[in-house]
Amino acid sequence: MRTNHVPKATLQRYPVYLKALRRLQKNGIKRIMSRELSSFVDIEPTTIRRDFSFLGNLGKQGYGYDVDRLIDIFNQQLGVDFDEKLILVGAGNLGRALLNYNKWDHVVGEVACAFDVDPEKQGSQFGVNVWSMDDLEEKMPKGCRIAILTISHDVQATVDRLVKAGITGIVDFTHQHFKVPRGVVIKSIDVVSSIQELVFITNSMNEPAQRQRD
Ligand SMILES: NC(=O)c1ccc[n+]([C@@H]2O[C@H](COP(=O)([O-])OP(=O)(O)OC[C@H]3O[C@@H](n4cnc5c(N)ncnc54)[C@H](O)[C@@H]3O)[C@@H](O)[C@H]2O)c1
Repeated sequence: MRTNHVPKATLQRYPVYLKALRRLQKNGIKRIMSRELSSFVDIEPTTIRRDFSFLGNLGKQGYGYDVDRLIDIFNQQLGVDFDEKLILVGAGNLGRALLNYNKWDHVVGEVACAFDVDPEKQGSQFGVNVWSMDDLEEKMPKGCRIAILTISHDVQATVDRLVKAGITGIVDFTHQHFKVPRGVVIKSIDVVSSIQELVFITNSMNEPAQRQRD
């Protein structure tokens, strides 16, 4: 596919189709008509057919689209790896909430297993194995690159160990400052700073009205 010939709006819809197709595949659906897919993605069947036509001659009249084949093509064209095996470190309140959610498998992979220092947290949590930190290097899935960090203690030492074990991307929930070597990327998620940001934006939006009242 030469993406420079595909309309931008079509390119933006491809991940939407892919997500729906992955779900259908998980439910054992082998083929689908554009009008059936339409009800999953809320996009007109004619638009779907036109969008898919950029990928080649994929559908057959009266048969529809082969779900596995479409997914393969989307995977190739979009360069997305849906089999990314993530790990989660720290199966406390926040960590368990994320394990319970574990629905990233339709889009970015899944949490393959988790780790915690506390024996009480180890075992199966929402269908995901939580191992002792002692077993980190042994139990980490092969080729695992991304860790979700929801721990409360020894953050720097834990990060150092994760990096040594091959982690190159960290989704960090800890609020704590830590360092990583070049080539390792941190994506921090912090509800507190999001709220602060919202308060700031909301205040500045209301400022003229406030001034008028003063
Ligand atoms: N980003 C946010 O918006 C946000 C919101 C709430 C909490 N937090 C932070 O997330 C973290 C987890 O919060 P929580 O409420 O789930 O805490 P929690 O105490 O319930 O859970 C922490 C878990 O991590 C484990 N743990 C601690 N240190 C560890 C280590 N070095 N290695 C492995 N396991 C370890 C503990 O045994 C525990 O099970 C904290 O750092 C908290 O400050 C962030």
